[in-house]
Amino acid sequence: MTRMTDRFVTVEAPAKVNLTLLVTGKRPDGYHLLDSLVAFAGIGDTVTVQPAESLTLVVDGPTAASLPEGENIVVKAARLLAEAAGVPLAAAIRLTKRLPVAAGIGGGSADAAATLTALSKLWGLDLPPERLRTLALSIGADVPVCLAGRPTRMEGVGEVLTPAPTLPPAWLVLVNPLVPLSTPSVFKARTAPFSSPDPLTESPADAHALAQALAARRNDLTAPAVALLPLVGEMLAAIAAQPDCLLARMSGSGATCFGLFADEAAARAAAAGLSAHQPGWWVAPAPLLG
Ligand SMILES: C[C@@](CO)(OP(=O)(O)O)[C@H](O)COP(=O)(O)OP(=O)(O)OC[C@H]1O[C@@H](n2ccc(N)nc2=O)[C@H](O)[C@@H]1O
Ligand SMILES: Nc1ncnc2c1ncn2[C@@H]1O[C@H](COP(=O)(O)OP(=O)(O)O)[C@@H](O)[C@H]1O
Repeated sequence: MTRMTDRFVTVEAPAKVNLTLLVTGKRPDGYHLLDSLVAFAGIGDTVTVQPAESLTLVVDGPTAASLPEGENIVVKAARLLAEAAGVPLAAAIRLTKRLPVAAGIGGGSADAAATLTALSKLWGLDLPPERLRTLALSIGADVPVCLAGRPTRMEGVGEVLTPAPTLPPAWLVLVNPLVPLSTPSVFKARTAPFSSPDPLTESPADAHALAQALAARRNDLTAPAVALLPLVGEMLAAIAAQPDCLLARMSGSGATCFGLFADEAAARAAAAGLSAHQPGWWVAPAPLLG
C-alpha cells in the first residue's frame, strides 16, 4: 500500500512468506534454484520518504536494535535507484522495523522494494518495470518478488516470477524464536536430492483446500534448518498443536515458522496460546494477503 501527501510518501513493506519452497537444482556459482510459492502477510515494516537536500536514514520500531552495523539495505536501494535514474541521491528516509532480522521473512528485501517504490514516486521517476526488476535483483534475490507484492511463483534464484493463482481468505501466525539462522549455512547443510518443480496451478476454494495443496508440497530447507537449530522443530510442533491449525511450516531458510488458520479468531487464539507457552518468542497473527 502506498500513501502520498504533499511531502511524504509512505509504503508498507509486508513480510514475505514462502508458503512452499522446493530446491530444484544448483547453479555453477553455487546458488540454488528454487520453485517457491511466495505470499505476503498483513504485518511488516514501513518506509516513509520526504524531500531533503541529501540522503538521511532514521530507523525506529521494535526490532530496529537488532539490525547489524553496516550499510542498511534501504540506503543501497536508494543509491542504486538514483544512479540508474541519473538523479541526485537526496531524500529523508524513515524505516520503522517491526519484523525480526535475518528471519526468513524477507524484512530487508521488503524494505528495499518499498524504498524503490517510495523513491520512484518522490523523485517522479518512470523507469520501465523490467528495469526496476533488474535493479531489484541486483540488490537481493528476494527483492523482485517483494516489489511484485502479491502471491507469486518464484523460480530461478528469484528472477523468474509468475503470478500465482488467487489465494483464499486465510490467516497466518508468524513465530520466530529471536535466534538468527544463517541462510548460507542452511543451504550448505541440505543433503536431500533435488525436488521436481511443483507449482500450485489452481486457486484453492478455501483455507482448508489451500492447506491441503500446501501439504502436498514442502519447504525443502526445513530438515537442514532443524538440524542446525532444533528449536525450529519445537516451534513447528508447538504451532501444529494449536487448536484449528491447518498447517505448520517454516518460511524461507528460517527460523520463522507459520501456522495457517481459516479465520482471524482461530489465529488470534493460537497466537495467545503460543505466547503463553513461550513468552520469549515473537508471535504475530496477520491476514494472508491475497
Ligand atoms: C531462502 C530465501 C527464499 O525466499 O529467503 P530467506 O530465507 O533469505 O528469507 C531466499 O532465496 C534467499 O535469497 P537471498 O536473500 O539472496 O539470500 P542471501 O542471504 O543473500 O544468501 C546468502 C547465501 O545463501 C545461499 N543461497 C541463497 C539463495 C539461493 N537461492 N541459493 C543459495 O545457495 C548462497 O550461499 C548465498 O551466498
Ligand atoms: N533494513 C534491513 N532489514 C533487515 N535486514 C537488513 C536491513 N538492511 C540490511 N540488512 C541485512 O540483511 C540481512 C538479511 O535480512 P532479512 O531480509 O531480514 O532476512 P532474510 O533474508 O532471512 O529474510 C540481515 O542479516 C542484515 O544484515
